[in-house]
Amino acid sequence: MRTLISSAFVSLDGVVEAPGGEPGYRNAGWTFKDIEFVPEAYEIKGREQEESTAILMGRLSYEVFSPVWPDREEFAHYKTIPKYVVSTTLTDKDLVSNWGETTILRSLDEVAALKETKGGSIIIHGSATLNRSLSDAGLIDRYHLLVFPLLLGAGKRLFSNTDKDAQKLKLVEYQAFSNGVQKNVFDVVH
Ligand SMILES: NC(=O)C1=CN([C@@H]2O[C@H](COP(=O)(O)OP(=O)(O)OC[C@H]3O[C@@H](n4cnc5c(N)ncnc54)[C@H](OP(=O)(O)O)[C@@H]3O)[C@@H](O)[C@H]2O)C=CC1
Ligand SMILES: Nc1nc(O)c(N)c(N[C@@H]2O[C@H](COP(=O)(O)O)[C@@H](O)[C@H]2O)n1
Repeated sequence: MRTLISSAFVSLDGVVEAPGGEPGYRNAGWTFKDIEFVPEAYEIKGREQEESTAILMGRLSYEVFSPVWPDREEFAHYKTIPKYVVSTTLTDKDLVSNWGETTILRSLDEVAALKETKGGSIIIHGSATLNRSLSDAGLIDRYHLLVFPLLLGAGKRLFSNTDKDAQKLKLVEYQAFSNGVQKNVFDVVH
């Protein structure tokens, strides 16, 4: 089965919304505002890109990434691998034409079926709403979390507040950086 990796910048209180400065959120840009830039903290971003063989996104994250990432040199590998967008509303004509092969999935069952196909790891960035439902459905296998030393309060969260059994995680890689950011890589114990 293919491994599904959830990668996110996250505040200590679990918020993932608007890390890069999207307008309309009071703390937008929290990954770089008042946090010193430490290049080593982002090493995992390059590694996860090289190791991924497909990207999965929620529809709203697709609408954030697709106008920008196809032309960004730093995301060149992502341009070459298949992309999957989960949406009940998107149609093929809404997809951008310069980002390579993109498939719309209509449900979590279709994500589960994708995981059963041949291939390597699949990465999902942000996509808060989709992440929460994937996690609750037991479909995420690994987390790459860069945890920022911030309490952001309001905002979309990576994890749901569903009343459910505990999910155990195994810490497989970690590092703390001089700016207070912590890298935590967890395998989900299925
Ligand atoms: N911290 C980080 O590292 C990153 C954070 N982000 C942040 O994430 C946020 C985007 O996430 P969010 O707004 O939650 O949106 P998502 O990207 O999760 O997209 C939500 C949409 O995806 C579709 N979808 C989600 N779950 C399902 C499902 N189970 N079945 C069918 N369709 C589904 C729906 O589309 P439809 O309505 O078409 O049915 C839904 O409206 C932004 O605020 C962005 O800043 C983004 C990237 C990185
Ligand atoms: N989870 C995650 N991993 C990366 O490698 C990223 N570059 C991002 N970026 C976040 O997604 C939004 C748009 O990205 P760029 O600004 O184009 O990098 C934005 O919110 C970024 O913080 N996310």
